[in-house]
Amino acid sequence: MAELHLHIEGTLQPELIFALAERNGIELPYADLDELRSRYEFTDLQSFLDLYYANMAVLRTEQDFADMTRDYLARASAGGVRHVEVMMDPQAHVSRGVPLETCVNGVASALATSEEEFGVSTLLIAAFLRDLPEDDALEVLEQLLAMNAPIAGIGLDSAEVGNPPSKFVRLYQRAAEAGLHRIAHAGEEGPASYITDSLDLLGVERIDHGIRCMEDAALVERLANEQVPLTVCPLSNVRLRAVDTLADHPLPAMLSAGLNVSVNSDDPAYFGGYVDDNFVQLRAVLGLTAAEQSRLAANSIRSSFASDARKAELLGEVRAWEAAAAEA
Ligand SMILES: Nc1ncnc2[nH]cnc12
Ligand SMILES: [Zn+2]
Repeated sequence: MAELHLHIEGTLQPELIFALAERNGIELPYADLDELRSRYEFTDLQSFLDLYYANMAVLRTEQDFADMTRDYLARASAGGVRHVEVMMDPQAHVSRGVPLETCVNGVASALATSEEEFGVSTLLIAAFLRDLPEDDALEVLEQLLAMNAPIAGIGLDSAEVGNPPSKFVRLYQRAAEAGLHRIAHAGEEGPASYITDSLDLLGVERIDHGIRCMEDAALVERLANEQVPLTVCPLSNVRLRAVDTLADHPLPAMLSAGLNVSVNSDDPAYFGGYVDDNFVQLRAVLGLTAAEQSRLAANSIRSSFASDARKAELLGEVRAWEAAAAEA
């Protein structure tokens, strides 16, 4: 399976936060792990983002970014992930004085050895913060291009409501000119119209989340016809109160509607689980079947930006897994 919706800064585990704070001589506003963990009760996207950005203060050196990334790759590999498209938020680091090279090179150095070390192929996606001005994003994108950063694409994340896709038309035009893949968060907390506008105004190839498409039947029909990939994150949606409980999650309805959905972890250190944990809970709570699980895995591979050869290899593994599940 491939993981297509993963924020590397959202893999920063409480233990690593304390270890990096110690290594970098940073005083944390929490006395211990329990106090930090007690903050992981979110009421909406913004309440999570506040803690997510605050905790990034411990990331200072290339080594810090590399250690965080290696920890994620090891854990994802153990959970069955074979290809990952990692988003990072460069503006969240540059704005607090960390050089762009430091964060990009740190993450990229760990990604570069991932296939050999963990059997996980990787791509890096620079995500831009939609609550900041478009010019800020454009400036960072130009810097990434000038330094020949190893990025395969761009994304759009952070506070969605009030920061519509129409704000970032020039950014996405520039990324298209530069030959980059384009994805965007849409329809997580924001309305279904943000999904339509991400497709039509930004030319995105994939939508992150997209669950609110279910409020617009015509949009569902379009997404099904065009097989637009939607990277759904069930545990994230529960933790950020986009849905009330996992039992209420629209994933089964999305599958029934013929949508091209995959299952992803988003920010696994904050939302109670990695992609395999999402599947465990989907099986337990929603009765997700082995056939549905292999369809979701195949969708994730087909919707990735991996090479055709790598996709063929990974789809072969899904078919082998299906055959073994059918025998069991
Ligand atoms: N789920 C999410 N939505 C928007 N921005 C994010 N940044 C990290 N996780 C995010
Ligand atoms: Zn996300």
